[in-house]
Order: sequence, then C-alpha cells, then structure tokens
Amino acid sequence: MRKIFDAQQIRNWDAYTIAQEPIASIDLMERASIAFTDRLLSLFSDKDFTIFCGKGNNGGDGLAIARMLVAMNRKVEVYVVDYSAQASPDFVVNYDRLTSLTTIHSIKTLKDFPVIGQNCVVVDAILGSGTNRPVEGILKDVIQEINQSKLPVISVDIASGLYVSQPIARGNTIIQPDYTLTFEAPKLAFLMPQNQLYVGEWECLPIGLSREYVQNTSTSFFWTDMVSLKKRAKFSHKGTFGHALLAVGSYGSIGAAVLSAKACLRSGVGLLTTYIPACGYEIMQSSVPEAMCQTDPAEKELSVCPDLEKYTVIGIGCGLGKSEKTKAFLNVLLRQVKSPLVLDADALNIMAEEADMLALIPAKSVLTPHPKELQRLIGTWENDFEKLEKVKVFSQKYNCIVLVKGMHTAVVLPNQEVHFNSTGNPGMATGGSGDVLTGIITALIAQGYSSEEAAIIGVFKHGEAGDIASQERGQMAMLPSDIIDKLRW
Ligand SMILES: NC(=O)C1=CN([C@@H]2O[C@H](COP(=O)(O)OP(=O)(O)OC[C@H]3O[C@@H](n4cnc5c(N)ncnc54)[C@H](OP(=O)(O)O)[C@@H]3O)[C@@H](O)[C@H]2O)[C@@H](O)CC1
Ligand SMILES: [K+]
Repeated sequence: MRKIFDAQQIRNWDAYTIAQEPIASIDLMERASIAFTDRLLSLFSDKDFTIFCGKGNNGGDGLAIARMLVAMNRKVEVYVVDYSAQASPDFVVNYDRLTSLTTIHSIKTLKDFPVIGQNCVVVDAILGSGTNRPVEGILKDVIQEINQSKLPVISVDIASGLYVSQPIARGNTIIQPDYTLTFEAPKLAFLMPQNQLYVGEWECLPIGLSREYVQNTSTSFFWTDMVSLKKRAKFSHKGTFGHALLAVGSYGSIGAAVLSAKACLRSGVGLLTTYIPACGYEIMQSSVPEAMCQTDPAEKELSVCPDLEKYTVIGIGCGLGKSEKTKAFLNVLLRQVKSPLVLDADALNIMAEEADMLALIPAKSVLTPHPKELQRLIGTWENDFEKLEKVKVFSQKYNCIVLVKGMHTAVVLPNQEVHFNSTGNPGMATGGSGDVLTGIITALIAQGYSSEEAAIIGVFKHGEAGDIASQERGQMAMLPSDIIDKLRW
C-alpha cells in the first residue's frame, strides 16, 4: 500500500528531500531525467524525439532529457514554448547546459510550431505538477497541435494542463498522451475515469524521494499495489474459517448465484450455505457440490428470511431480482441480521428505492454497487472528485464500506480513507464479474478479516486473477468463471 499525495504535498515532498537527503534541487532534477530517459529509450528504442518544454521545472526536466539523448547520439529537436518571461532557476541551468550541444528553438506564436518527422515520439515537458489554471494563448495552441499530430506522445510526470489533485473543467485544453511516466508515486488525477484521455498508460519511476516524509505525512488516499494475507494456522479446521451464507439468485439468474458461491469457496471460506429459490436447487447442488444448499419455499425468488443465527457473514444480492416478495424478504433480513452484510446488485437497487432500508444496514457492511447502482444510492455527480466526496459522506453516515467499481476500483472506508486498486483490466467489465467479487469478499470476512481489509484485499485479488485470465485468454475471451479459476491465495 502506498500513499497518494496532492499537489501541495508533492511540492513539500520534493522540498523535504532536497533539505533532508540532502541533495541540490538541480541534482534531483538530473536524477528524475535519467530515470525518464532510461525508460523512454526502453519503450522507443528506434525512434527520434521532439521535446516540447515549458519554462518551469517540468520544462527543466525536458531540457535535461534532451541533453542525455543528444549525448547518446539520438536525433532530438528541442522547442521551448515561450509563454512567460519567468523561468525557474533549474530550467535556466539546464538551458545553459544544453545550448552548447544543440539548437534550442523557441515557440512564440503558432507560426513557430514545427513540422514533426513521422519517426518521432513527442515528449511533453511543457507543464507538470505546477499546472494551476487552464492553459491559454500559445500554450493552448501548442497543446492542440501536439494532440492533432497523431504521433506517439509521452508526458513527463503528468500531461500538460492536467491538475494533480483537482477536477478539470469541461473544455480545458490538455495533452492527450499515449504514456505518462510519472515521478515516484501515482497522482490522484490518473485514477479518475474522467481523465483517461489525459493519462494513457502510466507508470511510476522511483527517484528516491524521502521515505521519512511519506511516513510522517498523512493522506486519505492510498494505492493498493500489494496485500498481505493471514497465515492459515496449522491446527485449523473448517470452523476456524467461518460459515458464510450467500442469499442469491432468482429464476433466470441462478448463474449469478453459482458464480458467487464458487468464488466464495475458492477464497478460503470454512463453510458455505447458499440460500436460493427452489428452482435453483439441482443446478447449485450439481455445479457447486462443496456448498450446502437451502431453498426458499418460493420457486422463482427469495421470499422468506431463513434463520441467520449461525452465519459469520451474509452475502446478498447477486441475481436476486426485485420482485415484491424479494423486497419483503430483504426487509425482514435487514431487521434480523446481526452480522455484517456484503450487499450487491439488486439488494442495493431495492434499498436505493426504499430509503428507510438504508438505515438498517448493519455496521461494517460492504456495498459493491456498479456505477448505475451507485448513482441510485448517492445521486448524480459533476465529476469524479465530487463522486468520491459523496461516497465518503454516505460511507460515514451508514458506517459501511463502499466500492466505486471501475478501472481502479476505489474502496471507500467509514474513516474516510479511499484505497484505489492497482489490478484488473477491461476484460473484467462483463456480467458476472461482480458476483465473483461478492463471493470473494464474503469469504474473507468469514475468515476473520475486518470488512475494510476484506474489501481492499478482495478487490485486489479479484483484479489480479482477472489479469492472469486476460494474459491467458485475452480480454475479449475471458469469462468471470476464468477469474475464479485463476484465484491464487
Ligand atoms: N521540485 C523538484 O525537486 C522536482 C520537480 N520535478 C519536475 O518539476 C515539475 C514541477 O515543476 P514546477 O513546480 O516548476 O511547475 P511546472 O508544472 O513546470 O509549471 C511551471 C509554472 O507554470 C505556471 N503555470 C501553471 N499553470 C499554468 C498555465 N495554465 N498557464 C501558464 N502558466 C502556468 C506556474 O507558475 P505561476 O505562473 O502560477 O507563478 C508554475 O509554477 C514536476 O512536474 C516535475 O516534472 C522533477 O524534476 C523532480 C524534482
Ligand atoms: K508534462
């Protein structure tokens, strides 16, 4: 798990490193530029480079990168966008270091914009984490030209025009890179779905910023790039790992029930009982023989709440449907349950329609809505930052854990922490994938993980299994059952 900092904290992190390591700011820039150049050349070994620089430290990086490429006899053209009379001191040092080696062109008006060779990769070093307002004038013109060039674009640290930790306004002009190579740590902006055009593929390049600063600086945003699991004790038995109930399925959606049950069993639950409509009995017993199966008196839907006493945790919602009988079933269940719930799909849809049910959510339940279900719970949002804020309010109000599912699923905790997930791929955006996740999280809570841990770990392992499945079958061919198959603990 890594901390994600906002723009001001990143500035402080640089300053802290410079003071405490100690290292001169120009040498830190050199370190960053070496890391960038190494990775640039491993991505584009046979390309020429056209580098556009601003006049701050991002531009200083661009000039240092250009110098390193020239020193390696690579073909490089360098352009400084002359949007301001001000230049940062480290920009000036790197400008002077480069002038004796190559010509540095200046872009004052659009007429100065070059014709770029077709074998070129464009390096965007115009604005970095210092971007604090929409670009105008020549900056805007240059960014538009680069975006229209159809050439591969790689941004230094962050796309020029994108804010590190604030929403962008509609109509802002921003570089649309194919890649962003960012220094040290992920930026909040990269994790927001609305910014996907302005990030491309991204990766972090370590540049040795202070570890001590990380320890001493608090944030509510985290990046889950690894998880730790509890060891299973040698003398354990099935009772050690809890007894989960999955209340799932309706006529036509018994598949969702089966997927959640299989995922739960593949995630280490001690005992699993599925509670399903009568029509699903044979399907469940034959496809998931490891689970006990209890049926509702109704043929096609859940209608009567079973005895809940013996269960450590209850997963509910997958394939449930929204019939009147099922609504009544859920109402009774919410009033009787004492364990945390994992609430998915139609369970959430029913609750969104009957607002007084939300107040019955047991503490530390986990809600796993997809975007439409989330909207029903929290209303609409202007941008992804506002969406997260609204989810935080909801999570605190109902003392529950809420997932904002997507490319980097965010796990929002009642203590207001937001944990973004690093695993997963678009091949998982298919019906049934969420049922698998519900099964996994339910199993983890059954085994004694806190609901917070279960949600963070479950999302990570779900994505990891999805990544293995996509490597083997490709994103289009993979199925949710492949995700279950590739779970490794
Ligand atoms: N510090 C370090 O140790 C390291 C830093 N590193 C590198 O530094 C980068 C951050 O550099 P930076 O802080 O100089 O900001 P940068 O993004 O270059 O902008 C420059 C100035 O432009 C201005 N400005 C903002 N928006 C604008 C707009 N729309 N239109 C016009 N002007 C605008 C604004 O100044 P203002 O006009 O507000 O006074 C801003 O200060 C970082 O991304 C990384 O690449 C690495 O080398 C590692 C070590
Ligand atoms: K940039």
